[in-house]
Amino acid sequence: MATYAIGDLQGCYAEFDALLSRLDFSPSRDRLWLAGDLVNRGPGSLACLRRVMALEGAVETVLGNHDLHLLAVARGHGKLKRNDTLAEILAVPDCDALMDWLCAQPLLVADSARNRVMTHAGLLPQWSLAEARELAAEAEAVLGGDAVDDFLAEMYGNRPARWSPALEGLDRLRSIVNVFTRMRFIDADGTLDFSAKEGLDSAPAGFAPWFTYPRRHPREADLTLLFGHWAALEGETPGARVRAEALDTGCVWGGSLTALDLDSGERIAEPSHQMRR
Ligand SMILES: Nc1ncnc2c1ncn2[C@@H]1O[C@H](COP(=O)(O)OP(=O)(O)OP(=O)(O)OP(=O)(O)OC[C@H]2O[C@@H](n3cnc4c(N)ncnc43)[C@H](O)[C@@H]2O)[C@@H](O)[C@H]1O
Repeated sequence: MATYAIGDLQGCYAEFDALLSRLDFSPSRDRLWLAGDLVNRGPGSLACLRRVMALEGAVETVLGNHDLHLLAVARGHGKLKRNDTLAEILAVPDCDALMDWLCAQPLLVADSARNRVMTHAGLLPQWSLAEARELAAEAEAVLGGDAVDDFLAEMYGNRPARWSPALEGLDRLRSIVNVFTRMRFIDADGTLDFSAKEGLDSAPAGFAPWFTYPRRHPREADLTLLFGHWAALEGETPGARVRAEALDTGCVWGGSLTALDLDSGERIAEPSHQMRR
């Protein structure tokens, strides 16, 4: 049995299919962790969603910002943007069932025995793993419950940019979800920047990648943090002061789709079938 972690599919179905073939992936034998953003920007979002759903039992995925954007649009709380490739999903007769499945996906997946955790964007250095699990569960309960529309209607936004345990209501939920799905550069107090999304040289003054700050919880120093979201890192985590594995190698931008073998540490990459953008 092998367990692989793969970064953002973003509708790159042909590459996903080719990568699973190269891995000789068997759902009855192997396991898959997906770092979220199954959909958007690539040409095969619907196929990605259906394939992942069909692998249920062998796959664990977390929600990414593009998955949440799809949910919000599908439920009438957001609008498609110029480069979105989500229309095919919105048009299928079972769209509601697909969205119900998406709503039930977690923001955080952990393997306590092997001391590893996966979220789409990362883990705030100020949060202990126990706290992160509680906060993820708090937001997941809303996404999977009767108040999902109240949240999705107010989901978009960059404020509050800094998490505080004193936050309440929709601001609290937005802050939790923004950390789990949109974080890249933060300052020493854990304030998120939402303006820079390219390489490390795009860091605003006073901000650095979240994984370059030591964790406030020294007993969790051995924790491995798996994340996607940040294509410009090209799978690297320069200056990391935590054990971090960047999984998004920018397939949708013309890079590659990468599977990390969680036992051997080997990376297997399927080059993008699209031109580099
Ligand atoms: N609460 C909320 N508030 C607001 N919006 C919310 C939200 N929740 C969900 N959303 C949604 O989130 C989206 C915005 O997310 P953002 O994270 O703000 O922006 P993005 O450009 O869509 O980033 P993406 O997720 O595609 O990241 P990637 O690293 O691949 O790409 C980033 C950049 O890296 C570049 N890049 C890729 N590979 C590179 C490389 N090798 N070198 C340099 N740059 C590279 C690309 O060209 C690209 O410009 C919107 O759809 C929005 O609706």
